[in-house]
Amino acid sequence: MDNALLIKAAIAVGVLLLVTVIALSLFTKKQNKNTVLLLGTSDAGKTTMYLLLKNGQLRPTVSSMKENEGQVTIANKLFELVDMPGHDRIRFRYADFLPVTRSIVFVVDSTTISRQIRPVAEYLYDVLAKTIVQSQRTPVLIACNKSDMITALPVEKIKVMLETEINRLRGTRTARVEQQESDEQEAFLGYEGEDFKFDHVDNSVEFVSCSVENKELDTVKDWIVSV
Ligand SMILES: Nc1nc2c(ncn2[C@@H]2O[C@H](COP(=O)(O)OP(=O)(O)OP(=O)(O)O)[C@@H](O)[C@H]2O)c(=O)[nH]1
Ligand SMILES: [Mg+2]
Repeated sequence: MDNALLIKAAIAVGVLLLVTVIALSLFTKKQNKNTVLLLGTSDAGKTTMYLLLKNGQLRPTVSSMKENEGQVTIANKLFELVDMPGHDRIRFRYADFLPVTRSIVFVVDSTTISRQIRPVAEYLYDVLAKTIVQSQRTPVLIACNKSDMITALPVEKIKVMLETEINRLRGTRTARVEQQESDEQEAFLGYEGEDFKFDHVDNSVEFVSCSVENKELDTVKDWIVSV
């Protein structure tokens, strides 16, 4: 065998080893990150959802002042579930969990979203614009809850409303960041010069409807195990 051939073979083996190491490290990283964050404004139904996923039962709740953390098994897979209070003075603490977060379920009350669009969009904006959420490509599910109520808006409508509101917020937030040189790690959302669309962000953002009250959570469970 001549030298040239030997060198080519050595390079091929080297490349193969490198690819294997990278693939393995990515795989283990994904395995280690098994925290699912339940976020959303107050009264969306996060704690009720948390308790249903954890115990399979519906329980009365009061507005949370502290996060709930526990293990849940969905489709034979174990997840660390964290239910963050929606209270606006506590909810920012969700950022502490982002390094170990596998996915985010952002719960929305489909019956009050018209009235609540500003605070809901602000919170969602905050989550999506976090540089760590973007760099880790954390998948986000918008769970449009309380679909059992006749006043619940359809998912497509909620999606458009949120896009429109985030688009509006983006203008003012960009101006604010430029003025204050904010130390918050915030990335620009979507494409500059184009109206905001969820399709424009790098991580996947999906929408489903669900009803914790009716124990209709398959859309949420399926998503959690699929990402
Ligand atoms: N109709 C209906 N009511 C629901 C549903 N899910 C939750 N609720 C009710 O919504 C209210 C608020 O639920 P919680 O789970 O406490 O809300 P939360 O998101 O944890 O609120 P905070 O802890 O304040 O952030 C409760 O009265 C629940 O019974 C649902 O699917 N349908
Ligand atoms: Mg709660």
